[in-house]
Amino acid sequence: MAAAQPVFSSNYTAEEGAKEFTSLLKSEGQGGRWTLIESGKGIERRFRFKGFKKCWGFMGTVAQECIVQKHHPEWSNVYNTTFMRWTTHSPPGLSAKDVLMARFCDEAAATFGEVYEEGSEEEGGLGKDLVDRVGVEAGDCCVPKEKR
Ligand SMILES: C[C@H](O)[C@H](O)[C@H]1CNC2=NC(N)=NC(=O)C2=N1
Repeated sequence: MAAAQPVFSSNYTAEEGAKEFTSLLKSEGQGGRWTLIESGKGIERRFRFKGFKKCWGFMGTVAQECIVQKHHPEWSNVYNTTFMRWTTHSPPGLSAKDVLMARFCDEAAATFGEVYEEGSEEEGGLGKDLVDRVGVEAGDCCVPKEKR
């Protein structure tokens, strides 16, 4: 079950969040395609394309913007599908960058010919499993590096 309430990063106010972020959510019935994760601290969705080439093209475009924004997704890829989660690790919660990147992804996906089926994202499938695992097993991102 998704959380009832979003949890915003301490550098992002609930008022800003309500305005810019609510329209991203599928649950709002305004054409948004993202789902709030259980903790309320992130949003996730699946993107599907005609084949690997389109999917990887999309991921490359997103990666370039990540470098610009200094903000990374938790994501996985299997063939024509990427499962993506936006959350801010530090300070934890949903931030303006998550909202900005989620919108960027929605728009970029359209230019790569996203194949979207209404109601097909109820279960995240393998992609979600993989993201859940890297989230837990990686964990060295966004942690200030110790000087050696
Ligand atoms: C120093 C650098 O800006 C930080 O480590 C950034 C990088 N990208 C990030 N990405 C995400 N998703 N969360 C963060 O807290 C974060 N922190």
